[in-house]
Amino acid sequence: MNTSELNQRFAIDATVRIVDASPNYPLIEINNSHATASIALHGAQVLSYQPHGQEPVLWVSKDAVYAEGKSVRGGVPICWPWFGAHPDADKAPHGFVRNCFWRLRSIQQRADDSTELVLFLEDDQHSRGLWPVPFALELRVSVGQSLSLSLTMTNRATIPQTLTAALHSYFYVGDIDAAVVGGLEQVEYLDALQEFRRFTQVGEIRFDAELDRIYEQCDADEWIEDEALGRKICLHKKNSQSTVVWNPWVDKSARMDDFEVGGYRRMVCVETGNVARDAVNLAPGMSHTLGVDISVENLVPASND
Ligand SMILES: O=P(O)(O)OC[C@H]1O[C@@H](O)[C@H](O)[C@@H](O)[C@@H]1O
Repeated sequence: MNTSELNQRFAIDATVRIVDASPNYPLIEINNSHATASIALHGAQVLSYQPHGQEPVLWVSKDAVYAEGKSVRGGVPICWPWFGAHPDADKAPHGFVRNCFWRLRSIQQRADDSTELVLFLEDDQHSRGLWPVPFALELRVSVGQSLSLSLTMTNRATIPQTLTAALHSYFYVGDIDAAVVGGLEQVEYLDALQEFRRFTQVGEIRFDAELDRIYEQCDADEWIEDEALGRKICLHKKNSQSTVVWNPWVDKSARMDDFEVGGYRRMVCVETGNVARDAVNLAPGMSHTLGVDISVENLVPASND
């Protein structure tokens, strides 16, 4: 469907409209009484969420590419059915569903004026060439006082499947030097920069160099405290046992064509997932839902007394 057909079917008065971010690249734009948001059909990728009166919650690179087959650098790409590198070197990292167009099932206004949309993807000839497994995926997005994402995966094959997945969220921060990730204290992690050796997190996470870690067996709430913007981004995970924390810092970001110069100072990825030891085993016909609620709280300024 092109944008005019999508608008005829799904637009809602002043609240929801569909535009093209680039030719034939539909973007659903939402503006309700809580927030603005945008979601691309490509990859079912949430690209922005901004509660009224707040700075953007998600980061998107100014050099991001909006074209079929490449995930936008920023927002919330969906990594599925594998996270990270695939053992077959010719298979793209982070799976293939972030690199193709999904379809829109519904958009609805809720009684509390939040907006809920459902996107879906099923196996087809193209996907079976990349991964020969029948599946159904559904992403439910709710834009309200919080941003809520639920990814339901269904195994339509006749044999069990082992799946790894992540909602690869890029968060916007005022200044990485003053940003701290909390909620992962005492959790074991695999350090991707040290041959995936296992360590235990001591204290909160601060950033002064490249950092790339898979935290395992952690399902508690997490947060990003951002002193520069005077706010805290709160993450409430659902059915997620792993969290990936990533900042590419100077050299790695410079090697990525779509990563704006200096952008690493304004972002941090805290990715809700089930990765490594936390892979999900799905029996034939079974479904699993991975989700996260993202909300923002203002920090109380320290008093001078
Ligand atoms: O460039 P990509 O494929 O989007 O991946 C970005 C990053 O994604 C993170 O989740 C990984 O931990 C990093 O190792 C990786 O570099």
